[in-house]
Amino acid sequence: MNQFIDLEKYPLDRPESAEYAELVEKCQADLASDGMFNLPGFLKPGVAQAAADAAKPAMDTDSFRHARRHNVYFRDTVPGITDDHPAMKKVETVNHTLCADQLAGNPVIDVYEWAPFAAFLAATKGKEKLYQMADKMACVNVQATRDGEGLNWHFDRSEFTTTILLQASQAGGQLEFRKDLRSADDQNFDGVAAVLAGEDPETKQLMPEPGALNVFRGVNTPHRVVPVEGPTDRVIAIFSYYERPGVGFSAEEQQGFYGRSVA
Ligand SMILES: O=C(O)CCC(=O)C(=O)O
Ligand SMILES: [Fe+2]
Repeated sequence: MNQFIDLEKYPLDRPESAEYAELVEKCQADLASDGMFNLPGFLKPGVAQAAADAAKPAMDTDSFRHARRHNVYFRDTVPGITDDHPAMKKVETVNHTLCADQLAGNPVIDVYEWAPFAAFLAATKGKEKLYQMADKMACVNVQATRDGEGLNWHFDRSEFTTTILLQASQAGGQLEFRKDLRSADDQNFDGVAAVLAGEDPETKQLMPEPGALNVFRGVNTPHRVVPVEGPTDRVIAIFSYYERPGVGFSAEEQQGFYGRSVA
């Protein structure tokens, strides 16, 4: 794994070491204070671009172009709010997805399947263990976002999103977010409306670097990818693990997310 992950800087292969304990502690502290942690240079120099290049032919010909209008909740009705409330405003998302079964031989698959990576993520997220998905499509996705496209405002349905940027766009492509806008007992619909209107001064942006590992707690933090500008695609790998083994999407879910199914 040393050829892909910088194990000198991030000793995932030495879970008993003091350096590992320090790293996990730092990630946990960043998650608590910022709602995310970011490890620049997680992949060795050149690996992220090599992974983006390896994915490019299939991306150009076989990726699923997902274009849809949705609100931050991905739901048509939400209890406690009328359908015409400004928090229910629909926005447009466009991107292009390759699934794990289209990424054979890509380093992102090696990283996903390397058990110490899942163990490290579990430790940082305060989980006992995280399991790979039993889903040949969903476990790892590589998403390309092109000139004028973006993943629009949403709350994540899972607690954490784990990504590594493989290729940055020339402009745009920042992760924009408003930390802890809602909580379990306060939906803060007016706050959601303010973020959508671009009127929340606490909204921040992170420009991820290629090769950086990013773990983001997006369940109460609305976020989007700022529309990409220019001829270079933004390309990102997204890794999915679950707290129980054997999780997979149904054929209908695969069809909805990817336009085809192997379940
Ligand atoms: O592409 C990104 O940086 C964020 C991805 C994201 O928000 C998601 O997959 O839910
Ligand atoms: Fe998200």
